[in-house]
Amino acid sequence: MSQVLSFEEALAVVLREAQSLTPTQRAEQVPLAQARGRVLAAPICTPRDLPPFDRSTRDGYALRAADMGARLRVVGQVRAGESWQGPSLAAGEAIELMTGAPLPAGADAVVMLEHVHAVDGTITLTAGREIAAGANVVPRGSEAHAGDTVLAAGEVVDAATVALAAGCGAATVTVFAQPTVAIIATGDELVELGNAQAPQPWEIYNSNSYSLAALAEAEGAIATRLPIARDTLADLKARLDEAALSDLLLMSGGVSAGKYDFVEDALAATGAEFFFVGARIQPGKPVVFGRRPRQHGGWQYFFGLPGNPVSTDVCFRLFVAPLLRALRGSRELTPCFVEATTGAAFAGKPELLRFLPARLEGGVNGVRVFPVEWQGSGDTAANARANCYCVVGPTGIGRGATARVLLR
Ligand SMILES: Nc1nc2c(c(=O)[nH]1)N[C@H]1C(S)=C(S)[C@@H](COP(=O)(O)OP(=O)(O)OC[C@H]3O[C@@H](n4cnc5c(N)ncnc54)[C@H](O)[C@@H]3O)O[C@H]1N2
Ligand code: MOO
Repeated sequence: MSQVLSFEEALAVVLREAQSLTPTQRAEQVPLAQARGRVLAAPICTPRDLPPFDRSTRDGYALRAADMGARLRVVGQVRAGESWQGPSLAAGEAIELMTGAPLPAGADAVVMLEHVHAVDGTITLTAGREIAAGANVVPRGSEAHAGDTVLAAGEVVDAATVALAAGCGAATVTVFAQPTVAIIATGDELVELGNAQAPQPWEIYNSNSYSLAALAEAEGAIATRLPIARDTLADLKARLDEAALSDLLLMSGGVSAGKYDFVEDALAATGAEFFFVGARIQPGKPVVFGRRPRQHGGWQYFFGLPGNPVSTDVCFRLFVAPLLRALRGSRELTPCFVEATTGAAFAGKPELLRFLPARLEGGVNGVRVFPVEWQGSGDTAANARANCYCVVGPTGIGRGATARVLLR
């Protein structure tokens, strides 16, 4: 099957392939401090209860809530990092304690120091205040019990998961190896950055290799930018050979209908199977997805991304990112869309689902999405002014309507 699909059909094909993948079965141990952005290959269990003791959440006094109507005698103090060594708290007693300190035996609540009158080693509750058993205390094991799995395999490590892993004492974690991505930009008009010679007026800097590497790295991959392939079958084949060992191959340019668009031919010559050769989207209509056999068995997935830089960007986010997430072992594959109210109208195009560069603006009282003026899918300046893509059907969207937005 190789055809032009709707967006939904094309995404379903990518997700089908992604879900059929076993992530790079390679796993490795890394120090927790280097794990951000990696995907857990093994679950993390907590070896002890969280919290490991009944923890005070306030600076104040530990007491028995039932006693609080009376004046209480302060019989000691506990700081965070200490544990009360005296006898169990008796009726009419209180113990001064700090945030993070363990609740002394016999106490069942903590009152904030701002909520008492402290006089001559005694405290009374401020008029109008009440205190219930359990107040300002997080009971031992209420967040997790010893032996519980607190983070499952497939979880992407972010700052919050780093905090949890560290809280469980995990100095190292087991993560999937990062997928490798080879990037080949094609086109006779392209020049590489950093050349001593200024480009001719009709030449274009190769920006797609750089944006694709940035996108792939943001998805946790190791990206390699191969040299530009010129618009000949021979050059393309040479580059394809260089890319053979990577987990994923990304090509940009050379996939539309032009006389020198040889990417599909070059891929076909390496035994490629095409899942689709276009999607009814704009930008990005000529996008290609398939796989080709590896020399020693198995397949290498590839995308042929349209050369226009905004098309490259959109197609990466819609189709490449889900596959890359599967390769890196993540369980959350699908692109994230949110809903927002349009601040202005967006124009549609017959038979196409558009992903138009847009700005999401707003705050706690709601967000609105505005179109970014652009000169079409080659307009990197407009794309850089955008912070999302607004999804626009063939008939367009009026102002004040609800639209779907692809976050980036
Ligand atoms: N007759 C038709 N013409 C075009 C069609 C079509 O269906 N029929 N589709 C158009 C659409 S949509 C797109 S998108 C482009 C895609 O074309 P290609 O993927 O073949 O890309 P190129 O022709 O090689 O380049 C298009 C454009 O992008 C610039 N480019 C290419 N590579 C890079 C790069 N690495 N960095 C920066 N800019 C790049 C290139 O110079 C061109 O301006 O085809 C339409 N045409
Ligand atoms: O992907 Mo093309 O216009 O849709 O640039």
